[in-house]
Amino acid sequence: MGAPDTPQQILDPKKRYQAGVLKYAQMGYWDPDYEPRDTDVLAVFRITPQDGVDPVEAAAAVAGESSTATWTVVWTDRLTASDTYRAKAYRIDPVPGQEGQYFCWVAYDLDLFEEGSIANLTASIIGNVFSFKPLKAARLEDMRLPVAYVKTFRGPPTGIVVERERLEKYGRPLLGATMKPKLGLSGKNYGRVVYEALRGGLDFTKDDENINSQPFMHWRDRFLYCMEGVNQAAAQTGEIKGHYLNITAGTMEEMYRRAELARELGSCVVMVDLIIGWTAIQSISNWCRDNDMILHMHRAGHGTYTRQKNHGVSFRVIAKWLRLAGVDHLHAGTAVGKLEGDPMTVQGFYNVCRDSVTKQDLPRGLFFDQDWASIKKVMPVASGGIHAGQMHQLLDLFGDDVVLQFGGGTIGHPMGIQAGAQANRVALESMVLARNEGRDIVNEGPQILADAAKWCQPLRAALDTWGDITFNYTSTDTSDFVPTASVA
Ligand SMILES: O=C(COP(=O)(O)O)[C@H](O)[C@H](O)COP(=O)(O)O
Ligand SMILES: [Mg+2]
Repeated sequence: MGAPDTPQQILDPKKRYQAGVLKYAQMGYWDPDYEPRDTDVLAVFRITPQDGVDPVEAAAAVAGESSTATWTVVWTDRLTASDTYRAKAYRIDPVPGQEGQYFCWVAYDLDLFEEGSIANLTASIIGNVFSFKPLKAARLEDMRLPVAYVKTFRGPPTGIVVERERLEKYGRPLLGATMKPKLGLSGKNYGRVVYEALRGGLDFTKDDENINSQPFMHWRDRFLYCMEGVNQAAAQTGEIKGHYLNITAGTMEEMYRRAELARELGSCVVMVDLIIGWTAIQSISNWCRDNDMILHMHRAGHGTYTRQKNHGVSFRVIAKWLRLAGVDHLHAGTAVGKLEGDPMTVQGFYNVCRDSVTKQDLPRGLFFDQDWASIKKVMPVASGGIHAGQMHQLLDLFGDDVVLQFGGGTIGHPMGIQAGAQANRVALESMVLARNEGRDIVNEGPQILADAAKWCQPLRAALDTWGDITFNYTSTDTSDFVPTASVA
């Protein structure tokens, strides 16, 4: 599509390489006849051209500025295989129901990217185009990474199957809790919260995104007291337990130092925040692979660029990059909790984490088939404002391969932290049993929980305290292809 006077690629070399300024489409960055090859990297951008800018020319500009182009003709193109290296915008569609917005598809030759480097991939794909003046806004909606490229990454160091084997936990979601308050506890008190939550029945506890090494609790204290809590709870329950020790720090050297102590103390898992950056993530992933450590990724900061639909990068793309970069756990949303997340959009993120081959699924925001080439699977983490009363919804939405994390929903329990953990464990096990017996947990869920609570006072108290708490706001990052209600 495009205006009838959309400029075409200039094929005569004399005209094409004459000094001066040409349209990006004239330079060859728009090719509606291009048929993407299996080895191409593909991207879909949502673009909002400035008023009066032809959408095709805008798409060509995105292809140009994310591959080889600059604003003017350069004769040095002729020293390269420029016809190959030039990315091609090959399709453009209006976004349903959003005037002035277009989806544009761009194909990139594999040779444009260094193997095994998310830093390099992102420097091209999101390097310049998001501040490009002819566009009011741009969002990277999805990518198809060819198998040839996927194979250059090592992926998750552990993966879902091996994680379950190490933990000896099968057939149900795992349960976790983020420590609260996030900041301020001393090491000893913090370790007590860890112990109580694990002793009460959780599989994991977790540092929060912003706890590193502050004056009230230096990192070594945190590690020592947390592992004391983990070991004590494991010994008393006979279950394998873990605490995600957040090793996020100011330098890579310091992160390695913290990771080494976590390993020496016998932790099975370490944690980093997304804000450490792609190169640091890939490095620590290699360390985890060498040290048999599960790598938990908290997506801290992502909302600054993933949430708004007209500008930024969709979280489904971030999830794809993180699976390649190599994380084992990834916060991927709850749909029912306190934080942003349209249910179908969130399910799309989960598919990216757990599929062997992700199928195109427009209602879930997935534009492409994606073959993961046997790269390991990432365990998604549902965390943020969830409680035991939502167990049926969580199990129905996400299935078994997920960590359900109740921070406030464990630690804020009126009968104490162990009781909070017990409530979650009993709610989970009753719901899994009911599902396995063939019951309709979506509709019967509240009754299943109420029945279980007859024999479990902590669950009764959890339902009484939080049963009616919902965060029923309209989602921002919703499907463009179906209207979806948010789940309360
Ligand atoms: O501290 C919490 C949740 O605490 P609580 O369980 O008390 O609400 C986490 O930082 C959020 O999971 C982040 O969000 P997301 O998982 O969406 O990245
Ligand atoms: Mg947090």
